[in-house]
Formats: sequence, structure tokens, C-alpha cells
Amino acid sequence: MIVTVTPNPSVDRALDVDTLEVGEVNRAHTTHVHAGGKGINVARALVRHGLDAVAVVPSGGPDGARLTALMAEQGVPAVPVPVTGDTRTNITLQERDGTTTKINAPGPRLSAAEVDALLEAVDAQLAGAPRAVVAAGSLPAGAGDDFFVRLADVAGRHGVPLLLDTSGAPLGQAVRAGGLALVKPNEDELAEMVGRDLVTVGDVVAAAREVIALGTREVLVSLGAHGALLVGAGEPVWAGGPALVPLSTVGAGDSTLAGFLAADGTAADRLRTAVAWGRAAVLLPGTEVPGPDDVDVDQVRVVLDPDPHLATKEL
Ligand SMILES: Nc1ncnc2c1ncn2[C@@H]1O[C@H](COP(=O)(O)OP(=O)(O)OP(=O)(O)O)[C@@H](O)[C@H]1O
Ligand SMILES: O=P(O)(O)OC[C@@]1(O)O[C@H](CO)[C@@H](O)[C@@H]1O
Repeated sequence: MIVTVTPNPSVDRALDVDTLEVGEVNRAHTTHVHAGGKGINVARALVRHGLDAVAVVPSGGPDGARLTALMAEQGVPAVPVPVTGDTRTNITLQERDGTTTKINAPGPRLSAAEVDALLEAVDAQLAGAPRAVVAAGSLPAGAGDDFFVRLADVAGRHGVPLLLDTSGAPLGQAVRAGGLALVKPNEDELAEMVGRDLVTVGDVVAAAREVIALGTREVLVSLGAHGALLVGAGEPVWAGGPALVPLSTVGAGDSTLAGFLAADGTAADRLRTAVAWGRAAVLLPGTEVPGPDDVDVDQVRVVLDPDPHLATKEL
């Protein structure tokens, strides 16, 4: 069982347009609606592969009800924590050439009592001794930048590994507090965390090692079209595949993390599966997550200890 926590979930609405004309009336030809938010997407991808997952989410107003209904439709077990504010809707504008424009709403402000209730709901799930807990996405106002530090305390008390995918100050605080099993920044998020540009593989590996030195076991850095790097105690590993034209990149990082959790074996095996799931996600519309038939592990190439001088854009 994997428990996921999404402090700021969303109903994801994707509108497909041929070409987006900024400042004009654009007419979409298709819309896709999915239960969204990073932790929910991880749970959805795991469930589509027949694995056990449960998603803990604050839920409020009509869109909160819609969110939990969408999860139920997809057979994703949810633990909704009632909140007074309205759950947000996030918009994706998807162009035919693969260009993705996303507008994420701020989401409702949570009261201190609602934040405590969310942490208590996670605490109750962790009492069942799941294999891991994944916390992912941005924080709503009111949660406090130390929310993931508090969550790490809860996970630590239960001895459950915590995997974190977030950004900005909440990521920085959690990394500095230590005790994380894994963080999954993309290249920009890692660069922001260490406060410098990352150009080469060596730059990314050095930044990941700084994170590890602060008390995180592994760093999975997703590099968009250029695959992903896994840095842990051993030698770094890169995985990626042939170029493809994305249908929607939304949630690709979440499917990557789900694939990583689903896989067994060496670091290379787990990274290969993670990248295969991420690649499969970008070939699906909106925030659709891949199932077993979508994933092609054989297309993914793995390189142990990649050349540190290579620019990540050349991978
Ligand atoms: N354009 C692309 N072509 C091929 N693979 C891609 C592309 N974009 C993403 N991927 C795959 O998906 C993985 C995750 O992508 P990315 O690094 O963009 O994650 P992210 O920024 O966390 O995304 P999100 O926040 O939308 O989930 C990559 O490691 C890669 O395997
Ligand atoms: O605003 P956040 O929490 O950073 O990101 C939310 C979000 O963009 O992330 C998911 C894709 O990873 C989407 O389902 C969702 O709309």
C-alpha cells in the first residue's frame, strides 16, 4: 500500500486547441476532466497498474465533491478531509504541436484546524504500515511552509519512508530538516533549491549530492524531454528514450514517481521503469495516467555514471 498526500488538489480541465492565440477568443475542440494534483496522480497511476494506493486530500465545495467523484470513478480510494474553502480547478491549454500552457488556481486557504485534520488523517493511514507515503504538489495558503517538515515527523514516527515532490520554500525547509527517503525535483526546482544554474550532468549530480548531504537518501531529477537522473549512495544513473511528440506533459513527473515506486530491483531498473511511465504519460491527453499497455520499458536506455561534462540538454 502507498499513501499519497495532496495538500492542494484540483479538478484538472484540459482544453485542446489547434494553436493558442493569446488575446483572442480560442475555441477548443475537446475537453478532458481529471482528478488532479500531484499526489492524486501518483495514486491514480499506481491503481491503473493494479497496485494499492490511497489518496489523502482536503476537499471542499462542489469541486471538492467533483474531485472525489472522479477518483471514485477511477477506482482510486480517497480519504477526503472536509474543508470550508472550495477545491480549485486548474486549466491546461493544449496545442496540437505539444505546447502546453497551464494556469493553476491558488486553491482554498486552510485554517490551522484543517491543516491539523489533514495531518491527523495521514497519521491514521500510516498506522496501517504502508510501504511508503508520497507527499506532492504545492501548498495552499494557511498550510505553512513547514507543512512537509511536520509530515516528515508523522512519517518518521511510523517508520514509513516519505517521498516528496514539491518546490520552493516548502521543499527547501523539508530538505534542510532531513529524514526524507527521496525528493523528485525537476531541473528548475533543483536549481532553485541550490541557488545556481545547472547546465551539465555534473552540475545536477553535485546539486543532488548537496541535498543528500542534508539527510535525503535519493534524489530523482526529472529532465523533461531529456529523461531523468537518479542520484543516491552509489554511482548516478541516467535514463531516457527517443524523442517523441507529447500530447500532454501534465502529470508526467507524477507518473515517473509512480513508476519508480512500482518497480523493484537495482537503481537502474527502478529508473528505467520510472522514465518509461513518464514517457507513457506524455503520450496521453490531459492528466490521464498510463496503464500497463501504455508503458514501453524496452524503449528506455540506461547509462550508469553518465559523462559529467555533458549538458543535460544533450542527453
Ligand atoms: N517532451 C518530453 N518528451 C519525452 N519525455 C518526456 C517529455 N516531457 C516529460 N517527459 C518524461 O516525463 C518525465 C517527467 O517530466 P518532467 O521533468 O517535465 O516532470 P515535472 O516537471 O515534474 O512534470 P509535472 O509537474 O507536470 O508532473 C521525464 O523524466 C521524461 O521521462
Ligand atoms: O499547483 P501544483 O500543486 O504545483 O500542481 C498542480 C498540478 O499542476 O500538478 C499536476 C501535474 O503534475 C496537475 O494534476 C495539477 O493541476
